[in-house]
Amino acid sequence: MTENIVWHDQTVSRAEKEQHKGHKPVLLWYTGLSGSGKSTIANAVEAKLFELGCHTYLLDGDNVRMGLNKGLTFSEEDRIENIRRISEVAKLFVDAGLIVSTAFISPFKEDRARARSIMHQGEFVEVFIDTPLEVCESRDPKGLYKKARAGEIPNFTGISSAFDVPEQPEIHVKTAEQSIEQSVEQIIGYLREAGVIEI
Ligand SMILES: Nc1ncnc2c1ncn2[C@@H]1O[C@H](COP(=O)(O)OS(=O)(=O)O)[C@@H](OP(=O)(O)O)[C@H]1O
Ligand SMILES: Nc1ncnc2c1ncn2[C@@H]1O[C@H](COP(=O)(O)OP(=O)(O)O)[C@@H](O)[C@H]1O
Repeated sequence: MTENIVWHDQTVSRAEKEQHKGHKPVLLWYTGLSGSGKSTIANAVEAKLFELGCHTYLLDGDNVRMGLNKGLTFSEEDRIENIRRISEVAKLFVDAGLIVSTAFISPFKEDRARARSIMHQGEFVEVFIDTPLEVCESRDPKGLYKKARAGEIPNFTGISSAFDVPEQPEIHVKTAEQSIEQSVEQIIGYLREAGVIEI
């Protein structure tokens, strides 16, 4: 019931927070298959931003599922709830003035669109970590594809559960064709061109 709840405007404005931080707040929304490189690239980009003096926060897949979203499964319904909560938390961190990164498969386009819709214009940057399934499977950093192929993990993304390919991501990273360093440069380059960072 939300009928007796009233939104409060805050005393410290977004513009003041932005000025204080020295960069614009933004959400880098990484999406891609398991093993595509979301976590690796998001961590490397965050490290670079940190080195440049930016204020950052990273919400990463497995860690969030061990805490905030503990108990959620990989059913369609639970993945939707997983992404809904993550979007709302990310929005709070962006409101605090940070450069926020989220590294989740986020396989359904409707959920990514909803996350975009709750952010201010220009603050949602979809980063598609585009790695062919065969490459993810050959990397198999956690041995999960092997288990999924053996029928031990139901609803595994790319094998027995859908992944909606992003149609117009702001940043399209092809990890089978470029190194981690090149991907970091691509993303930092985007943030400079978009005026998020000026350093
Ligand atoms: N069934 C199934 N399908 C896909 N992935 C699975 C599954 N079961 C466990 N895992 C592990 O959980 C990580 C994905 O969690 P996410 O929260 O990012 O998924 S989702 O956005 O809710 O779809 C994913 O981590 P990443 O490899 O970092 O993507 C897997 O390690
Ligand atoms: N060009 C590349 N870009 C990103 N990751 C790569 C690349 N080449 C190899 N890898 C490896 O692929 C794996 C990706 O795993 P991870 O970052 O956990 O993916 P995800 O978070 O999408 O599940 C890591 O072991 C990483 O070192």
